[in-house]
Amino acid sequence: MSPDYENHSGTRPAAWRDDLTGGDDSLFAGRPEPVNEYTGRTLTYEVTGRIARITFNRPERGNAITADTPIELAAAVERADLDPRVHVIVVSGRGKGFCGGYDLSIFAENGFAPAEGAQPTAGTVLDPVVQARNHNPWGTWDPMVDYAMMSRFNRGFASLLHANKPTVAKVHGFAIAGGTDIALFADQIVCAEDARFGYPPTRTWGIPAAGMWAHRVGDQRAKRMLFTGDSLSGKQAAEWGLAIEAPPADELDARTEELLERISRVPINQLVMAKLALNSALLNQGVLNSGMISTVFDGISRHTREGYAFQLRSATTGFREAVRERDEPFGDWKRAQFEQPKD
Ligand SMILES: C/C=C/C(=O)SCCNC(=O)CCNC(=O)[C@H](O)C(C)(C)COP(=O)(O)OP(=O)(O)OC[C@H]1O[C@@H](n2cnc3c(N)ncnc32)[C@H](O)[C@@H]1OP(=O)(O)O
Repeated sequence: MSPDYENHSGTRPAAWRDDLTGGDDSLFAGRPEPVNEYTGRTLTYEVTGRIARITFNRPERGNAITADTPIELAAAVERADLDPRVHVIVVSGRGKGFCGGYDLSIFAENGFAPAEGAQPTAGTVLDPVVQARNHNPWGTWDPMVDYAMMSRFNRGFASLLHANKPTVAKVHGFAIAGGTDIALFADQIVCAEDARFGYPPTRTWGIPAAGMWAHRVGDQRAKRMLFTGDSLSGKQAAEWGLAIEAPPADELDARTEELLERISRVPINQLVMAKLALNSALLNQGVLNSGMISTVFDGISRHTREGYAFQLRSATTGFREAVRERDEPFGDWKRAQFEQPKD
């Protein structure tokens, strides 16, 4: 009998389940039913053919990250991972760019730093998600609360790495700060040549999921980025190996589709095994350990003098002014530094 490739790459005959379960379907309980599309608070989800498409959907805020983002991203990735039709998952952003990082307007408007004169509540550890949802992210002035919050965010973003199926980030416009945390957890980044990647918050506070930076571009280049907060153009990102390719912006959609289509021709079992084999190399390099340390420092960095000053500035003048003050001394802050003329 010739092998049934369709069954290996898609739906399986009922007999397959019966062999394993003796017909007891409850063993598969909890597996979400495949859906074709839905709209969340921060993203949309759509399956077309063998491709699951997750699209950040807060264009008016540069797709900036809220407390819902990691939860919704992880849920969408899991849904795609468990959908037998899907071979590959692509994440992108609507509007001007991929993602501008954590939503500074929420923190500015709701007081990321403690209000002046407020006292820490010793020993109170609030659920970080509840804090973020209530827009009361500081709760108690405790770096470990911030660590717990950041590690929850990063675990959500790392769903792109941990998914069994290949994940692709399509980056146009900008992937800044937390936006790079998301993109770098994808197995492949395809970006527009004029896209911009960077982690400017390291100039005052905030530490990225650094393990993925070191893995993608090597420690020396990663340090170059994080010591300065400078940003890379998409073209440079591809030259450094951060992105797999960087076509002109008007070809980004077509080139990404071509890659997705080629990946999705491969049987799902092959894709999963290839990814797990390569992930094991990556995990042996310790990317998750450095991710963990990064989130500890990220929590602490909010409590340094400079971290506190940025947040206070943000809360008093609005985040745009705080960002401008942070970035202006480093040159034309709306351009990738590697493309700026040398003095
Ligand atoms: C550990 C910490 C991690 C973090 O992630 S902290 C957050 C760090 N992020 C930043 O510092 C980025 C701040 N934003 C910018 O520098 C710029 O924006 C961009 C370079 C991302 C994009 O510049 P451009 O292409 O000129 O677009 P635009 O018109 O500035 O952005 C579109 C709209 O998106 C809003 N936006 C962008 N990023 C954020 C953000 N992080 N939080 C809240 N809103 C954001 C903008 O303000 C604007 O909206 P409007 O037209 O109403 O001003």
